[in-house]
Amino acid sequence: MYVRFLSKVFSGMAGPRPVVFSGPSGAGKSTLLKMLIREFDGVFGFSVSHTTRKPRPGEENGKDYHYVSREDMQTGITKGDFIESAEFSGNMYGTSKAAVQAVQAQNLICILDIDMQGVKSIKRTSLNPIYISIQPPSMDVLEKRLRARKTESEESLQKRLQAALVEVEFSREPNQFDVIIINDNLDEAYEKLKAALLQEIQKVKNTTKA
Ligand SMILES: Nc1nc2c(ncn2[C@@H]2O[C@H](COP(=O)(O)OP(=O)(O)O)[C@@H](O)[C@H]2O)c(=O)[nH]1
Ligand SMILES: Nc1ncnc2c1ncn2[C@@H]1O[C@H](COP(=O)(O)OP(=O)(O)O)[C@@H](O)[C@H]1O
Repeated sequence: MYVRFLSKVFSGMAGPRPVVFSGPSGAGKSTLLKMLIREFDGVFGFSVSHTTRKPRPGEENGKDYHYVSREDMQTGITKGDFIESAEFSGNMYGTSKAAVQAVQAQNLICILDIDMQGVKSIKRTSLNPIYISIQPPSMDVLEKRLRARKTESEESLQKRLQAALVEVEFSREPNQFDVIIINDNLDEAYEKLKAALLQEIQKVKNTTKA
């Protein structure tokens, strides 16, 4: 009885392991994580980052990102509101403590979509996530997808392609990621992603049932 109580307290405190998605801009992280959140409603929750970049058409403040000024972001960082933050392609991005806590308070699997600097920072914390790298089948395909997305200026696109080279290199370093998924065919990539997360998904489902 006491053991059961303790294990409940412990599991309540620890909660399910978060999942980090990383990889080049345009690799398909948002597409895949949105599919997961849609299919497994009540299992996953998205850590809404802060960013100084402008919202794209269709993006919602507070849902895709918290859109803030550089000044407000700096103030938050100085105050210690962020678990990690980074400069990417001329804009600031960061994961606030509140963003992760909001998801974990609901006992959901917290999904973080962060660049490689974020991955390195998170590795120095006690978050203990599963690290998943989403990679494009080639740089050519990546460029085509980014262009087809029509969200970037030529300058921003070039910056992202430059950063992508480094992101690809990073994913090839041994032991940086638990799982590497090449997003060639979307449905196949999604199946691989689900298979990699099946155990964690089951844990959350079991806890919810209890
Ligand atoms: N370190 C860090 N990177 C982030 C965060 N939020 C988003 N990013 C990364 O910033 C990069 C640019 O994101 P975004 O402007 O949404 O462009 P997209 O990836 O091309 O859709 C991506 O690599 C994201 O993973 C964050 O809170 N921290
Ligand atoms: N497997 C795929 N095949 C073709 N297009 C894809 C595939 N995966 C994603 N896309 C498209 O590529 C673009 C980049 O994907 P996105 O999810 O925005 O990437 P990221 O979040 O990693 O920057 C989007 O327009 C998306 O619809």
